[in-house]
Amino acid sequence: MTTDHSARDRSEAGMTSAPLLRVRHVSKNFGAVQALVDVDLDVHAHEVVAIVGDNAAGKSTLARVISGSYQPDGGTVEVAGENVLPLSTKSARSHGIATVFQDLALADNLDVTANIFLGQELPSTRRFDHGLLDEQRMESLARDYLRQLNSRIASPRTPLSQLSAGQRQCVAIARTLVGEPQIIVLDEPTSSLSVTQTAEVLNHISRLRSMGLGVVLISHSLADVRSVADRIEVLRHGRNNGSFSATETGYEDIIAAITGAPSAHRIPR
Ligand SMILES: Nc1ncnc2c1ncn2[C@@H]1O[C@H](COP(=O)(O)OP(=O)(O)OP(=O)(O)O)[C@@H](O)[C@H]1O
Repeated sequence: MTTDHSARDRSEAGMTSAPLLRVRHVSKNFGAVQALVDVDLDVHAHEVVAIVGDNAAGKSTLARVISGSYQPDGGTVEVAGENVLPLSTKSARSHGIATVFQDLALADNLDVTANIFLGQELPSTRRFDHGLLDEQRMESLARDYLRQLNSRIASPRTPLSQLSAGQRQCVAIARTLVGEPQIIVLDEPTSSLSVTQTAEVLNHISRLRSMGLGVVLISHSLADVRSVADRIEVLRHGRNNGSFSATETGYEDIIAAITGAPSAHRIPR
């Protein structure tokens, strides 16, 4: 992972590249409910793409299709040009897609390192350590992940129970880094955080971008997405309803797309 141009820089310099994640014509029905209809999404390396929309617009369903929890009824999902469907949550990881869902799935009785490696522990490679874990290596990697994310967590051995909600979000994000992913999907990472905690988590998201990852950010907060995202994709009634530059678009245009009013600043597909 290298520090390179952010998508904001690339866009300003007129540079383009093939998307890391390419979703095309994805549909998903739940009985008579059309949760996603013909949805497209591109995410590049070094890019944060926010998915916004009203309640029931299809944001979480799209996140779940990308993360392998839902099978789409139609369409394609490609990572680095390779078709990855059908996806399971396990195969998504092996294709470099890692997701942080809203429940975080952390264990309060464990410390930060144990949470980061929960279910993906590193076994010891020492000769007579059969069945033991490589605690030193896991702690050292956990420390690295926290540093890369610019975390303010004092130690990788801090018990989870001592962390704020924002720091817990950081642990959940750090956990996605274990498999060296290419794409991170974050479902409402700031939804229940204070202003200070939100700023910390937005900083972690910026760090993911500077590490070269592609980030899909599902959010209800236009302030958050405008401060951290490169592009904003609006879903409305399960369909694409506008693609906006986060730096050049005002609230009114994005709200118009969310609510269905016409707008002058959409990026043509
Ligand atoms: N497992 C499911 N079974 C049946 N219907 C579902 C299921 N998941 C989502 N839906 C429906 O699909 C539509 C899109 O839901 P989704 O949760 O993706 O929207 P959302 O944009 O994430 O909304 P919110 O912001 O309220 O979380 C809704 O009508 C929802 O009721």
